Amino acid sequence: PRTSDDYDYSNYHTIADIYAFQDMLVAENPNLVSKIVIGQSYQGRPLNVLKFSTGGTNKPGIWLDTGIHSREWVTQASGTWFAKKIVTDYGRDAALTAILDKMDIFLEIVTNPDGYYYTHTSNRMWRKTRKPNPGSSCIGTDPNRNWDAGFGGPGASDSPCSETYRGPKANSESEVKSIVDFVKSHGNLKAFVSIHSYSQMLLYPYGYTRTPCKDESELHNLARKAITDLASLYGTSYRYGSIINTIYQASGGTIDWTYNQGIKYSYTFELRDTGRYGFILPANQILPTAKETWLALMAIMEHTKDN
Ligand SMILES: O=C(NO)N[C@@H](Cc1ccccc1)C(=O)O
Ligand SMILES: [Zn+2]
Repeated sequence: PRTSDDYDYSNYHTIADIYAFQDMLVAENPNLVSKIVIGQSYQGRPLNVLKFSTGGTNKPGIWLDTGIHSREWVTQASGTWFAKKIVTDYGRDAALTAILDKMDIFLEIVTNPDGYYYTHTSNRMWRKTRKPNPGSSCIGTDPNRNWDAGFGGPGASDSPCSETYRGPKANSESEVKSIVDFVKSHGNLKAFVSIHSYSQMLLYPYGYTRTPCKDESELHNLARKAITDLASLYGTSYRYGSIINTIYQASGGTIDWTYNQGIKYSYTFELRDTGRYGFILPANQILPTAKETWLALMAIMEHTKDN
């Protein structure tokens, strides 16, 4: 595609296509979009983050990531659509314009590039990173168990051959450590949303403990509002609640760490579907999924802006 207008948002794309899209979007919107490389993957691929900003210095920020689990293809596809939606709506939609006038948005679309490349070339069902594990023939660490939040506790595996292998130590994966370093250096993130598929859930901390997080009631009420907005488009129904109560116990998870860093509005989405297609969601559901999810994200971003 010559421009981001004729990029095919209703299909799944290679990592090369998505990286080219990112550069196109920056080139077309130099006053709103920039690309930050926060690090590189194990195999040396750049970890690209799109920054959407109307200027200023160190404004409060909102972080969105998709594709940390590489096989969850509807999330990277939705992230690509979110990027285009932001540049399209700024200056046209009052709510989005108000958000960007006050806050910056950071969007990492291909959060696990080595894994994503591997799902295209070798194994469509690959989830983890692609870093080898010394002493094992099994490759990769689960990037949603590698964070320093209840690390190594129940809800992760210490076997390199497990899909939920936590890694040799917290932040052992560069794909995780790069975000940790970005969060710490930015220091002013107010919301952190990590997007997965599938199950149709909106989850908040904690996954590693049954102890309710201190903001549980606010996060629960905001989740209810977000999934109500989501359902208003096509009637898609979501469950919501804390990770441990709603899905299962999981240690070393992304948003447990970001919440403990003080980022109150920390959420994980599990997008469509509920298991009929699972990770292999037909491409004709990309746009409906992206559009309904955007309504929930807008609810979270608006609440963040106003609180
Ligand atoms: O893989 C998926 N979803 O895609 N399931 C998530 C569930 C989850 C969500 C948030 C925190 C911890 C755990 C997982 O990593 O097991
Ligand atoms: Zn996942």
